[in-house]
Amino acid sequence: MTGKGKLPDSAAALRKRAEDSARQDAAQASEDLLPLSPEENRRILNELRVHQIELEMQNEELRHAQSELDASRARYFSLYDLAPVGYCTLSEKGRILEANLTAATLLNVARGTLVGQSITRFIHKEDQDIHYLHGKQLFEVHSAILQGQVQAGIEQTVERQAYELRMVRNDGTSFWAHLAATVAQDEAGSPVCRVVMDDITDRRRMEEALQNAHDTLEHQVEERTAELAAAMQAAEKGRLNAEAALVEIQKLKDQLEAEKAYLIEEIKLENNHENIIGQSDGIKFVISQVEQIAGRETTVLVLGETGTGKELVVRAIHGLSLRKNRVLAKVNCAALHANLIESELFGHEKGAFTGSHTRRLGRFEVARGATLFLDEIGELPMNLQAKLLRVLQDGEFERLGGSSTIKVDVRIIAATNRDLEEEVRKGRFREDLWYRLNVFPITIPPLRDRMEDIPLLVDFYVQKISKRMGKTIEMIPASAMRALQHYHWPGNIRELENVLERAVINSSGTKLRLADELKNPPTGPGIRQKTLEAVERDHIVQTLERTRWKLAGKNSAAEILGIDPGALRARMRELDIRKK
Ligand SMILES: Nc1ncnc2c1ncn2[C@@H]1O[C@H](COP(=O)(O)OP(=O)(O)OP(=O)(O)O)[C@@H](O)[C@H]1O
Repeated sequence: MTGKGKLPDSAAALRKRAEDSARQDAAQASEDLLPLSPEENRRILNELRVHQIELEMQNEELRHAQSELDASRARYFSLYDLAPVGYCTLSEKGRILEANLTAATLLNVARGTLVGQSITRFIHKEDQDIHYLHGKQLFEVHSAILQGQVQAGIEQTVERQAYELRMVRNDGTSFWAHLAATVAQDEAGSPVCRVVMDDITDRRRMEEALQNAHDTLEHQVEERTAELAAAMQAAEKGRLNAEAALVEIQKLKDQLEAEKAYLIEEIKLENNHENIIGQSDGIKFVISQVEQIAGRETTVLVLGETGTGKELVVRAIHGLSLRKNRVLAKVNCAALHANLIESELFGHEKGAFTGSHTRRLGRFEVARGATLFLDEIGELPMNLQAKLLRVLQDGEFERLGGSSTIKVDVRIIAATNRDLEEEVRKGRFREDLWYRLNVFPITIPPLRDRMEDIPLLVDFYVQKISKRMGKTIEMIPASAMRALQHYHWPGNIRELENVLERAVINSSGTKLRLADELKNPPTGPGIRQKTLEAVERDHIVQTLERTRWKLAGKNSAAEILGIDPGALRARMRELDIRKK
């Protein structure tokens, strides 16, 4: 024994025993046997030593294996005991043969008292069937397989059943457990059931909470779906209502369109030159002039007393012109204060004068490419006459307060009840402008010079007015017609219209009854003849006094005289009529 280190005590004892035995054997041999040669002795001794060493080594390995086995068993038992799940072994009858510490802890019972008890004691009453059925099936299948395997020469098999049930602890409280059971055979060959037991209460709670949440959600979804369906139904109803409303709107729109077309037609009729009623030579000549000039681009000057139909003629010219689809812009030069006319005609820049907060286009710009009607042109202040002349000559002007020159293409039609030639002579109207405007004059004769037109005009207006008032006038007495034809009509057709309006109001039946006593100014030998201007002046003053100097509006002097309030003011200025 050299170089092998120190042997353990038991090995040393063995060797001693072997040496003693060898010595005895040698002593015996020396007595019994023939003496061996020294060489033979040495060989045998060596062999003995080798055997002895081999035995000692085998011995050592066995001891080592034994201690490893002990350690491994200890490890296994601690793993078995402290495993995170409970283990127990049951007999076929359900008796607990063995259990780890975790199982005992789960069931809240000392491990020692657990062994020998029936597992059913720890299973909730309502769930015992579950356990029984699984266990039964497990053993039956196991035995069936075992038989088959025995026949087939197979030695081992594993049948597994997994199920969940409520278990009851020693203290009566319960918990949800997941059981995984297998059947095996014990050392004696009897079938035993090995059960792995896990507390799944938390998982079950979560599942239950999840299920509840799911149920609540489903309930909510059902409720919302019902609400949505109701809302959709309401929306559908709303849509149908909206569609019905749309149809109604479309119907109204169509009706409005039709009414609009009708009104346009009416307006057209009202302003159509065909509505220039009259068969006198004077009016026929005016109509022929209108037709002759309308299609040209020439400037037109319409002359005539107040109320003779100058505006009617202007509209007829525009309506027959190439510009008929564009606007007919109008400026009444008498209706505005002299300061305002300039801005009205030419527009102004922002800040051009106090109060001009924004830029404003004048009528010349509005009428670009169209027609501009300058009514009462005789009232245009001198300084503006020059500016107007420039537009007529060059088509150019500047906005008030502006420096850039604006070019426009505008057709001018002017009208006045003044004798412009006379105004030029008196120095109140620029001669050059007069020439520019007087390219194509149309003079409308006063009504008193075309009395033959009166019956036609009376018929036309009585029908028109009575229709508007919802009355029916079928008869115009000859006396009334005579009176109308013998009146001198200073307010011309506008005055005639007013007289007829009052007559229609005054008529209760179908017969026209004049409301006014139509009085002509006295004429004849011995009576000093007044000038027309003096007659007009008297008439205006009388009317003003009758209306208490009410110039505009209902029952005003302008209304009675049948002229524009602006024209009345202008005429008052000319005739120097002032309230005393
Ligand atoms: N020939 C006519 N046929 C039918 N109605 C006419 C005729 N002439 C004029 N009228 C009517 O008389 C009224 C006055 O006409 P209009 O305004 O055209 O006259 P005016 O000469 O421009 O008047 P003013 O000089 O006061 O501005 C209008 O209602 C117009 O329709």
